[in-house]
Amino acid sequence: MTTDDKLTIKPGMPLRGTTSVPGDKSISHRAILLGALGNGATEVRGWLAAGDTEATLGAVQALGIQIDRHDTHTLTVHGGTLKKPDQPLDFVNAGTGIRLAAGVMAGQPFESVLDGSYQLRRRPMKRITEPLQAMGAHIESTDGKCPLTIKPAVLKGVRYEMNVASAQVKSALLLAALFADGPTTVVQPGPARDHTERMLSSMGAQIVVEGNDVTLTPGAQLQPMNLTVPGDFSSAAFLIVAALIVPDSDITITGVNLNDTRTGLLDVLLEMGGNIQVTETGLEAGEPIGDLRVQSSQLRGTTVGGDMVVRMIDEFPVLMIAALNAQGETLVHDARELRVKETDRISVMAGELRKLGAQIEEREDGFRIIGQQRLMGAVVDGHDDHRVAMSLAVAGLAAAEMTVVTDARCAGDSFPGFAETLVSLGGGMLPQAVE
Ligand SMILES: O=C(O)C1=C[C@@H](OP(=O)(O)O)[C@@H](O)[C@H](O)C1
Ligand SMILES: C=C(OP(=O)(O)O)C(=O)O
Repeated sequence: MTTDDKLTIKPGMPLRGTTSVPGDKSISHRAILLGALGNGATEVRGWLAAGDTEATLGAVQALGIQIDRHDTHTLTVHGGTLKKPDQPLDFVNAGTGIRLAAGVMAGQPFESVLDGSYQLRRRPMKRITEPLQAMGAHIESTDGKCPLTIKPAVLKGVRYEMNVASAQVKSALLLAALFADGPTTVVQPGPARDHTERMLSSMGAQIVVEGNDVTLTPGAQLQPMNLTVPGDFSSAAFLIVAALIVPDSDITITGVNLNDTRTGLLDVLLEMGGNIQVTETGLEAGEPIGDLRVQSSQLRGTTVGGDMVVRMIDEFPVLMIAALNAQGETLVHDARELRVKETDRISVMAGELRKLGAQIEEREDGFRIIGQQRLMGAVVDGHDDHRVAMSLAVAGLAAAEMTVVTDARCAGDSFPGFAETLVSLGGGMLPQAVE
């Protein structure tokens, strides 16, 4: 491991000033995958150039789609007919990339193999293969894990009641539905992020949303998009919690996606007493965006469960840090999905935070934290999981001594420039360890 794999955090330095965050990861994956299906050139600005999204971009290029990179964040996707790839498509660590692509590949007239890293090979794929098979897809896998071999098949429209609230499952089915012989209705148990619906609708797809039911009727020719990707709320989340817990902080984050299906953490932090001012500034890529001013606050514990969970599914690792700094009890339930992300985020976070002296009660579907715990400094492991590495770094900002997060290069899977952004706000973060 080189020193680049480490983040060294000096605690207690207030965060002040104005910044933005990189483009939304979910929308950046979709801009490539959906752009590839459009009838012409999709123009994308503010694209997130990060580990996960670069993997999707590479896979779509391997399917014969021309993508012109004008600069790191600006590109043109020349949509059209997909071609049989010469080798397995490698989605590296990106669950979103592989699951959404599986929906597209199920409808193609050629065989493809979808694969990824050791981490992705551990994650459950039956949640997409079973409903896609119910549509008639021909998918082979071992024990419901990738690699997935997807063969040509005739797809039929179905009504599918999802048993897990997941935007990836919903999106895989809606994308396969584009190639089916009749309408498909996906019934969600809760309001999972709706970027696929918004983007397909902007491309002219026949898509109707009624409560938690989404129906896609195939047949419309998809038009190319022209979009600017808004800032990723899930990246802003680390800065928000950092500013709340480090005394004397006062930051503004501009141009953040405020889609209600993504901002559960905002509601929870406001409920916890966080001083956060939200100013909506308009629409970008069909999504509401705005600026967030965040000032240090004395937080109070809270309870999170039910429909709130899917609205903040990627933010629980950093919620743990807020909870450790809050007065009283924070209780999270209905969040067992955290156990099948890049890592088991309940157990990995609890284990690493214990190294910092934290007391956390792990529960099968969540956790319980009694707050206002002053953490000490320690060497902790990011476990090659970007949300874990960045959450541990935020914990270090409010600890009593220096913290080193190892295996932290993965921050670049979703938030390239994370350390530099914190440094630009005055946070005590060095991108490299002091040896
Ligand atoms: O559709 C998406 O872009 C995502 C959906 C979520 O996964 P699930 O669908 O598994 O909840 C989330 O955790 C992931 O980071 C991005
Ligand atoms: C779980 C995540 O992403 P994915 O499922 O795309 O790997 C995440 O970004 O936290």
